[in-house]
Amino acid sequence: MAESAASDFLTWFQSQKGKVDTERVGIVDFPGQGRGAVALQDIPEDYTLFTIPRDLTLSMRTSALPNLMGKAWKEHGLHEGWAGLILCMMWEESRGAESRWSGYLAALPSRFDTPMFWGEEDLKELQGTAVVDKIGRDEAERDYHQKITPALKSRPDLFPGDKLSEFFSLERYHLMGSRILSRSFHVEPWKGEHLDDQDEEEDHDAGNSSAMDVDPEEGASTAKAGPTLETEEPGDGSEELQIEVEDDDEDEDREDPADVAMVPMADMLNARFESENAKLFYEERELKMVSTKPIKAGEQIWNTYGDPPNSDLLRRYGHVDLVPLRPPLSGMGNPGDVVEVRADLVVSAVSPKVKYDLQERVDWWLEEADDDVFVFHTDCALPEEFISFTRLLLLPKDEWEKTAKKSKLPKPKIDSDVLTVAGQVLEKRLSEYPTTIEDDEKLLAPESVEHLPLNKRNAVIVRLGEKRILQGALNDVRAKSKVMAGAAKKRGREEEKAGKGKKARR
Ligand SMILES: C[S@@+](CC[C@H](N)C(=O)[O-])C[C@H]1O[C@@H](n2cnc3c(N)ncnc32)[C@H](O)[C@@H]1O
Repeated sequence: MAESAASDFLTWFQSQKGKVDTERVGIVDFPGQGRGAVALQDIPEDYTLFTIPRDLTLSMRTSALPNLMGKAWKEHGLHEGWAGLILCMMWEESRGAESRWSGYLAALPSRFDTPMFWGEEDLKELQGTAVVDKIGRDEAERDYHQKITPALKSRPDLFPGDKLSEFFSLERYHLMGSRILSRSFHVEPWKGEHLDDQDEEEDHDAGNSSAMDVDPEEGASTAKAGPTLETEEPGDGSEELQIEVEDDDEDEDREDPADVAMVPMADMLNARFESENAKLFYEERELKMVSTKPIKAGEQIWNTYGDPPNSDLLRRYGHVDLVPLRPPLSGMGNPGDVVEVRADLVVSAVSPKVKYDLQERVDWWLEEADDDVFVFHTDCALPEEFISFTRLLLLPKDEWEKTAKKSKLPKPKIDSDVLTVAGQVLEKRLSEYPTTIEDDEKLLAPESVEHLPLNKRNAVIVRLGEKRILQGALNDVRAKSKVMAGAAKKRGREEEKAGKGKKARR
């Protein structure tokens, strides 16, 4: 962003009673990261960098639109999901300078590098990763046609015909959705008690923002950074056996869409794996960005987005993290990476080895454990649930019957049969990517990476991160199999020897 645009934004922010310590905090461009906040002087820990009045956050609670629409808001289903907040943002933007948030909306990005906006060719590069099925473009379009279009038609006084194509198009809908996905915070209403003397203290502090230190332990709560509502994540269907999970808890877990808020200024902070040095805290009347560590002059002020894997970073934010990996992995990548392995791959690997029907065990597992996908991490260990599920499928009939009666999942104990299945599953999973680890490493080598277009580079980083975990797990499985086979041989030899010895003595 040009310097003047950053200063226009800051001028707007301060005009709306946002407070920022401009002596210590600057907004600048970081190459490859867009804007971000920088420490202009050394900043101590627990220092308030800026403060946002609650009513300056933009949400379904603060925009006037839901009230203006009255009962129709719910009738159009705008109280559920993100459609309502997106409509608020489109409507606020359509009001131009009349909207309190015009200076904020004008400063938001208008293009994204997220796969939501990629063409077919780029999306192919993500084959095998967890990204493609989770983009949620179709679900968003369904909401647009089912909720937004009828709402627009029902109130031409609020959404005049001559503004529809400029401010309320499907394209603007996707853009606002992406702004929410990459910049919103979870901000609950204040539940603490209101104290009179706290009121006084706040009034006193209000004139001297740079002196406002905050103790996060006292009465303040953290606001969760980053995207708050997931796009619908479709369940996976197996090829042979149908594995469908009924997500009973989904409704209970789903957050109140009114808690999803755009928070001007707080969303100017970038994030990098385990680099957080500032955090947003909320109080009764305002949100505060507070340093959580001392920050040296010239350093970037980082928030956290929760250190998600690169697949999620790319999908939600349009970038990936590259920091040194930890053993057993090496090189650069995202230590928060994960790879998903569908349970149906385990079923397919076990199926030819056994004579019994696996479906009842699968159904029982889904009832008891509710996992149709196993998540492997960068420690490359077999997840306990994966081991337990594999053992369940391999149990002899009588043991399976006992297990089912006791309603107890098999203990996650590794044996050679589990390792054999795990090896086959990991090989199969690796083959779902169209390229090998070596192919990807060549593409990312210093001499070739600069010729890669950004989307392709990011896709290669995501899929390589996943493959490294699978390969690491496969190496571990093979090493363990070898040790177990060696130990079994040794045991066999010893038993044989002992047997012969006994015979000789006889
Ligand atoms: C909450 S906003 C942060 C402010 C943003 N950079 C801007 O210019 O408005 C999140 C966006 O910042 C960018 N971003 C944040 N952290 C980044 C990083 N470590 N590397 C590259 N881009 C990053 C991504 O484009 C992401 O969607």
